[in-house]
Amino acid sequence: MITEALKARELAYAPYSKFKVGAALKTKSGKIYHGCNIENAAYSMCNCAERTALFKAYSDGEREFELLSVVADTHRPTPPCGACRQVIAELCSKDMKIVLTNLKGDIQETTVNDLLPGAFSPADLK
Ligand SMILES: O=c1ccn([C@H]2C[C@H](O)[C@@H](CO)O2)c(=O)[nH]1
Ligand SMILES: [Zn+2]
Repeated sequence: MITEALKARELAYAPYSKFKVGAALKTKSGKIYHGCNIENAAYSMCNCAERTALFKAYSDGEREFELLSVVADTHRPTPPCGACRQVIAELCSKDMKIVLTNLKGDIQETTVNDLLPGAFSPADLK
C-alpha cells in the first residue's frame, strides 16, 4: 500500500506548494483507490490526497475500508491535516488502520480514532 501511495503521489497537481502527496485507500473487498493533492490558483480550494482517495471511493459506492496509506516528502511520517482527519473520522471506522510514511521509508501505524479522538460526529447532531 505504501508503493500504491507513492504511485499516487506522482500524479499530484501541486504547482503552488510544490509539495506532492499521495494516498492509497484499500476497500474491504480488496480494491485500491489512489488519491493525490490537487491545488488551485484560488489556494483555499486545494484538495488533499487523503480526501481525493476517499471521495473517489465513496462516490463509486464503496463504504467499507480497510487501510489508508499516506506519503509525502516530510521529515516524519506524513500527518494528515485536520480537515482530512475530520473527513476520515466520518467515512471510515474508528479502528481502521492508517499507515503514514515518508520518502525516507519511516513508517508510523495509527488508527482513525488515534488521529482524531473525540471527533465531532453524526451522533452529535441528534
Ligand atoms: O496530509 C496532507 C498534508 C498536505 N496536503 C497537501 C495540501 C496542499 O496541496 C499541500 C501543502 O499543504 O499538501 C495533503 O494532500 N495531505
Ligand atoms: Zn488534508
